[in-house]
Amino acid sequence: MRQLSILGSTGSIGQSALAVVARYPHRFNVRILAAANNVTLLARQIEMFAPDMVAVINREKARELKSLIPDTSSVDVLWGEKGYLVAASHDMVDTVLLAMVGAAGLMPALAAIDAQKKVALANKETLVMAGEIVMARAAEKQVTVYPVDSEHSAIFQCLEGNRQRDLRKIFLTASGGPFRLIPRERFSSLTPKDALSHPTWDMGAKISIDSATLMNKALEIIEAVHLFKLMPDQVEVVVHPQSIVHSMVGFSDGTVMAQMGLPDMKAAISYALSWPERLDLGLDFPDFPDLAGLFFEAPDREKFPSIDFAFKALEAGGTLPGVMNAANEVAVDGFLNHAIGFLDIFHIIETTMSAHKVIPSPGVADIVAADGWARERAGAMVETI
Ligand SMILES: NC(=O)C1=CN([C@@H]2O[C@H](COP(=O)(O)OP(=O)(O)OC[C@H]3O[C@@H](n4cnc5c(N)ncnc54)[C@H](OP(=O)(O)O)[C@@H]3O)[C@@H](O)[C@H]2O)C=CC1
Ligand SMILES: CC(=O)[C@@H](O)[C@H](O)COP(=O)(O)O
Ligand SMILES: [Mn+2]
Repeated sequence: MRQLSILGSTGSIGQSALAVVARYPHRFNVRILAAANNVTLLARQIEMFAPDMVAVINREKARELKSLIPDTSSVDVLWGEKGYLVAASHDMVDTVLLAMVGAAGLMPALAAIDAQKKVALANKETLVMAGEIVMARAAEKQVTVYPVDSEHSAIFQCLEGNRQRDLRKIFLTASGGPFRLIPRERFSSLTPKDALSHPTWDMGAKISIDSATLMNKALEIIEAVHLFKLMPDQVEVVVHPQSIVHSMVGFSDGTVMAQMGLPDMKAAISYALSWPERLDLGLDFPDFPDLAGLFFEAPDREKFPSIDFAFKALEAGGTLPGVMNAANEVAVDGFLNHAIGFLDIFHIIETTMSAHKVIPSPGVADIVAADGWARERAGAMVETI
């Protein structure tokens, strides 16, 4: 029986994970849940899954949560960064699903690795900020990081039974987002509502905007380089609007292996939690004759400069990928709050990256400081636009 901690339980990944868990109550025991602000949903999750401990963003939310659960409840309510660190590393759990959004995921991820938990990683921002440190720490602690991100789960699955040294390149598929067919001239008038309607996946707000700008693919390029120990030129982004092929691996003999399935994150989540077993999730296969073709095209890198940002960040290394990530988080927030336009997102990321003095081979403290610097710099741009 897996003893689970789920950080980000109220989010899109967290809720899908709990749907998997609810199907398999004799395999998974939910011991800890962590959320940020959505205490109403967290209270329902407490009622349903009876965890021993929960963590929320601050003391006020902890108080609010306590007012929503019965006085007789024995659940321990923690809060703040310390609460998340405990949630990620407590002795009562053996497996941690890291499904918080954004840079806040980094320290809990390191805490889970240090505590030698089985780590199912959805939070890609962690690897963008500190991929070298995180993967080195995982190797040192003999911790396997099971990817949850659909593309990386696909690559992980295609690599199974193959030798890493036979891998020549990976083809990272991208849906192209909701604006694939919209001319760039119309980008300045696009609204958060337009950007939130992803063509194939149902996801949280931040990653949905990242898909619309292709910053999601930028983050995923860096995530893949660290997870699979690749050189940047071994990663090729291929636009595949149907989101049936979740990514592909090309081997030295010219063979390409692809992993396919309907776009539903429950498959990747459950594989990360139950590897090497595959659970029956009641999911259908794609109806191949009905698909009217799967197609692939090169991304338009002029319309979407994000992929170039990723390769630039990888080339410079050090603190630049984390700065790219932080500038993106601030810009996405500004866009969602109607403070800036869609095109400003690219401008803010590019300008913040160009202004950054890269620290090579940074430690965690340098990365956190660079993240703070980038947030201030990007935040000032949001204010003045
Ligand atoms: N959704 C998807 O299909 C996929 C997501 N991912 C990645 O998984 C992660 C989660 O994505 P998704 O589920 O879509 O996001 P959501 O926005 O749906 O959920 C985010 C979760 O994180 C919590 N949270 C937000 N901010 C903080 C914070 N500062 N500290 C602690 N917890 C916080 C939220 O709490 P609350 O709601 O209570 O405020 C919520 O539980 C992201 O890194 C994303 O890139 C990767 C592949 C696919
Ligand atoms: C489900 C998942 O893994 C997302 O990261 C998805 O890939 C987003 O779709 P895009 O390909 O549009 O970025
Ligand atoms: Mn993905």
